[in-house]
Amino acid sequence: MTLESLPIASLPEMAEIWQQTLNWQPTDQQQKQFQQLYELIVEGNRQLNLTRITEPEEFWEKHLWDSLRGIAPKQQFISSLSAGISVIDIGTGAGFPGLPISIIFPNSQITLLDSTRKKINFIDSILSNLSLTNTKTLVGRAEEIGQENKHRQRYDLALIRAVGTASSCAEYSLPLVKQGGLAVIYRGTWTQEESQSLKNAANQLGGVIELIEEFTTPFTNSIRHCIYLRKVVNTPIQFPRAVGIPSQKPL
Ligand SMILES: C[S@@+](CC[C@H](N)C(=O)[O-])C[C@H]1O[C@@H](n2cnc3c(N)ncnc32)[C@H](O)[C@@H]1O
Repeated sequence: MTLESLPIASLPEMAEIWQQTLNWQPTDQQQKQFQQLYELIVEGNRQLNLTRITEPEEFWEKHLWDSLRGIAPKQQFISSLSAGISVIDIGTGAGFPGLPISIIFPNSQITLLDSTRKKINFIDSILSNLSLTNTKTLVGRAEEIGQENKHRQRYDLALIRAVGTASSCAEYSLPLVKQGGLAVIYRGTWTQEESQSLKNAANQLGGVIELIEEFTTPFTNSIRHCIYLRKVVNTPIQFPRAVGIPSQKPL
């Protein structure tokens, strides 16, 4: 059996972990889509250097589980995602956390944004292979997209994983979120100092830290954090700043 034909998503122990950790189980159709997504990513990785996570268990834990775990503590968001809201995944790379969310929430409108055209071209092929009609892609820099009328303050939920410091992630994400909406920053480790600088950054961007959640991953017991920023007032027009400034001079 080749690696990519391993039915990782449908093993019985995976179903148990979904149930225990997220109180939820994928349908057969969603499991099939997870499996297909895995195969397509392993295949795509042969030509494009998309992700270093290609071993089946690692893929399941770090891409599938981790992507969905980020939205789990927000019950009200799960309900609204099920009913249908607008979501943007900023710096989606090979499609995480956005793609697993597209699969689980067909009623929500998902936008996958990345500055690298080759990654977005690859995601476009995944979307057509998986028939994910609720999802579209966008090539661009978050600093520029956040200043476009079409996108600024238009999303109920913004997700951002592994795109920079917490303060730059706040500057990329909060301008895109509607008042009352939420930005979720996915992180590995987290420190008190980061909380302080993120609090200052969020405050300038019209957001507040609503929750910082620490959890461990189910296979490797790695520590993860998700930071939930609520957008409370409109973001001042000077944010996001010009391309490169949020990362070079974090708020
Ligand atoms: C380390 S990868 C993370 C990919 C994915 N979110 C994940 O966690 O697997 C960072 C991605 O963010 C994109 N990126 C970095 N800065 C960006 C920006 N300012 N605007 C849009 N995309 C950006 C890069 O092209 C890259 O694909």
